[in-house]
Amino acid sequence: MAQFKVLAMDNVSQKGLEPLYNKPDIEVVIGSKMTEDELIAVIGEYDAMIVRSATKVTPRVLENAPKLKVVGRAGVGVDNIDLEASTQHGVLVVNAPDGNTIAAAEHTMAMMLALARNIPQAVAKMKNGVWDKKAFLGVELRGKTLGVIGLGRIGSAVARRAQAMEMDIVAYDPYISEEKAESMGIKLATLEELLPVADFITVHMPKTKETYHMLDDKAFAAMKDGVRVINCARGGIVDEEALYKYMQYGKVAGAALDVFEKEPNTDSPLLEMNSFIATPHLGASTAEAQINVAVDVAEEIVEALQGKVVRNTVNIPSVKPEVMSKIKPYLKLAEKLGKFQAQLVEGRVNKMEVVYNGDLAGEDVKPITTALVKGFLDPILQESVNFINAPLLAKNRGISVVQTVNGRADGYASLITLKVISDKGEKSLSGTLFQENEPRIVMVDGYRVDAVPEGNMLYVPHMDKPRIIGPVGMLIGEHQINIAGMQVGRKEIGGKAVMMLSVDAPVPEETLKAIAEIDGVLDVKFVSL
Ligand SMILES: NC(=O)c1ccc[n+]([C@@H]2O[C@H](COP(=O)([O-])OP(=O)(O)OC[C@H]3O[C@@H](n4cnc5c(N)ncnc54)[C@H](O)[C@@H]3O)[C@@H](O)[C@H]2O)c1
Ligand SMILES: O=C(O)CC[C@@H](O)C(=O)O
Repeated sequence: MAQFKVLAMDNVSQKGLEPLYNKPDIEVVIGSKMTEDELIAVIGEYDAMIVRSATKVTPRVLENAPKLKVVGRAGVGVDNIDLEASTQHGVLVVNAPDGNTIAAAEHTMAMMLALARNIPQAVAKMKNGVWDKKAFLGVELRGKTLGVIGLGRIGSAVARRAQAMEMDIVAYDPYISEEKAESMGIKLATLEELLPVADFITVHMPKTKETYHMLDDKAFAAMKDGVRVINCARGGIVDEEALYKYMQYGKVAGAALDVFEKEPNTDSPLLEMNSFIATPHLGASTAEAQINVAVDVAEEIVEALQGKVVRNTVNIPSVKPEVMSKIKPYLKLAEKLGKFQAQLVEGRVNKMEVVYNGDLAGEDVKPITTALVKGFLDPILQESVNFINAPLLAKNRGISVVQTVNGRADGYASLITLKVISDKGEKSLSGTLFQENEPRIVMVDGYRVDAVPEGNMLYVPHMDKPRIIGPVGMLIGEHQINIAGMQVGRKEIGGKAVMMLSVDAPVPEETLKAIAEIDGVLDVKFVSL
């Protein structure tokens, strides 16, 4: 009998599973579509599972999976896997972020060409027996400007292909260095600069708080008349209602969506518009990409089952158990510190400096630094960043990571300080563990605080004077948002101070603006951890 059993779900490419079939101690079972209860009934037998996006790896599934050691996502997005519950159950989650880059880039090019030459509409007419030569006057790509929003793996692969078609590329990606863009022969711009000059706009970022509805009413209003828009990234980056409105006006000459805010989607009003084309989330659906992602994930599962260091671990780093037991509590703190800083910092970041003080000085702190970098890149790159590639991704973005170890910890058993340096200045954040495993932020920009880095938080630097704390609380209360905790730190009476609030729900944009207008408030940042 094989030592390990692997359940492969969601029609994952069987050809790609060869690395598993080649191992005598591994048995692979191909599963068919199951409800959560059906999966719960069988998952107890398995050591590993492979999924695409259909199977949901929920906390209930994980609770009923005592043998499960690793879940592999054949693809990038891990939104169908509960990462927190996986970590709690000690289950490693791995993905395959590179295997479908070319497929998604080529699909984007196919969408752009189909839009430019009305190919789907012409095919539909011919199939209805109509030879209509007049209705489909297209446009050429040569000499047109392509606006690429998100210049990561897929965005840059699209840019390279569009350059070959003699398009001019203008890109918006606040997390890519000028040098990196220049090396690709691409001019970086702000979103405000890109929108009015682009003839075609294509988006290639993850769906985050920042990118959700990035192409909204205001953005469409700023675009060039006759623009054509493509989304082969994630549904929701393009506001579908606003797109519909601007297509009706005729300002948007055509749009192509591979992804929708709600999927599956066959009843969008957009589908009734002649200049709208769509595919059902096919970006990664090529034979090659499906084999690539299955091979990558199958190899990672073999590595994980053999107890080796795994390439693309999404939730916990793959390190030796004896090291892990010492540093594990700090990994959560480090990720939170990184994530917090990512939402505070402004401008193009060029350096992350991590300083370790106290007991940690004697440990192998490299995985903790990686966790900080991963946390920092997470709000920007989401599924693409993992414990293995985080340092390389930072380097590729022109961010240098420096780690220093120092004996003294100024009253704390151990202290981690993350300084982030950007072209707009420096931000510093320190954290520690209370009771050995409770993360706390204890210093922000040199001000002492004591805040639990969790959930929804507000960071409000202000002048130390009356009538600030009350009005901030009132404005939040007016939106029926409960304040769970508040901390104020100052260095001297009447000088600069900082306020950290934990709130029970996200604070709306208009409340943040109203807080920023209170006399004496210097800035306000909403942080989601
Ligand atoms: N349609 C499909 O089937 C399919 C297939 C693969 C990937 N995808 C999706 O495509 C997208 C891009 O994937 P990738 O592999 O290139 O990811 P990536 O992580 O390599 O690149 C994402 C880029 O977006 C940038 N970015 C983040 N926030 C931004 C913001 N606010 N404004 C502008 N840029 C921002 C990042 O700096 C990064 O360069 C992801 O959403 C991924 O899930 C879709
Ligand atoms: O597996 C798929 O088809 C989804 C592909 C893509 O959206 C991903 O996240 O990798």
